[in-house]
Amino acid sequence: MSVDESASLRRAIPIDRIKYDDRGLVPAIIQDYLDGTVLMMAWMNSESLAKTLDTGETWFWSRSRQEFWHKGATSGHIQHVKDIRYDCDSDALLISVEQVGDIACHTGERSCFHQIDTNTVAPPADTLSDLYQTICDRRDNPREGSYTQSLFAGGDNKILKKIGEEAVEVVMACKDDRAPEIAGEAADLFYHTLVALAHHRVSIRDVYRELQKRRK
Ligand SMILES: N=c1c2ncn([C@@H]3O[C@H](COP(=O)(O)OP(=O)(O)OP(=O)(O)O)[C@@H](O)[C@H]3O)c2ncn1[C@@H]1O[C@H](COP(=O)(O)O)[C@@H](O)[C@H]1O
Repeated sequence: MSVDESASLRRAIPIDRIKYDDRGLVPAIIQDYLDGTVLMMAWMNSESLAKTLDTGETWFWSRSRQEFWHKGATSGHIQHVKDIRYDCDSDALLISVEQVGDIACHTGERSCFHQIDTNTVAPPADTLSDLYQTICDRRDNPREGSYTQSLFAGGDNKILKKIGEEAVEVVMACKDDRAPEIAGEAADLFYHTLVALAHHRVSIRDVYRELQKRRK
């Protein structure tokens, strides 16, 4: 990480303002910077937070081993810090990272969080990422009666025709300034665009990455 980037992280988080508990620790929630998936939670003390700010990689404090823990040092799954925030009473941190290898949990999963009823580790992601996953699943495991599956079966001819139609419907709804219809037509356009991405094996994360690059 460059000196400028480190300085900017340090500006974002006034280290002496953070409130540590009686063990000198503060919880840090680690989130994927592209789709907001909550990857893990771990503890930091003031020194590990300082190391995180200096290196741009996450450093925690291991309560069981009573030592610093540089995430990914042994596995290679380093977390590069993109953004760091603290909550309104300064006793919790929210850190957005780019996770190398997309594995945050020591069990080899993307996220450490399990769903209560199914015990699956499929992490909650944002609505578009979630829909994209469902669409890819229909592509890879075709299902009777699935509209998505019928689009894949029709290939580019069918998918691209629908994108054209939905785009025109967005335009018409906007021209008429009909707010609920604009939302509905935009949802149709997003959905069909996701089908095109899945058909061409372009990940929605690549689209998010592109948008992130353009942020000013
Ligand atoms: N989000 C969507 C979604 N948005 C829009 N559409 C479909 O896109 C079509 C929109 O086309 P039009 O507006 O032209 O309406 P239409 O005249 O009925 O369309 P056509 O039959 O002429 O193609 C409709 O058939 C909608 O049902 C969607 N179909 C499915 N999903 C999601 O995709 C996932 C998989 O769905 P299945 O493939 O049905 O299992 C599920 O999570 C669904 O919620």
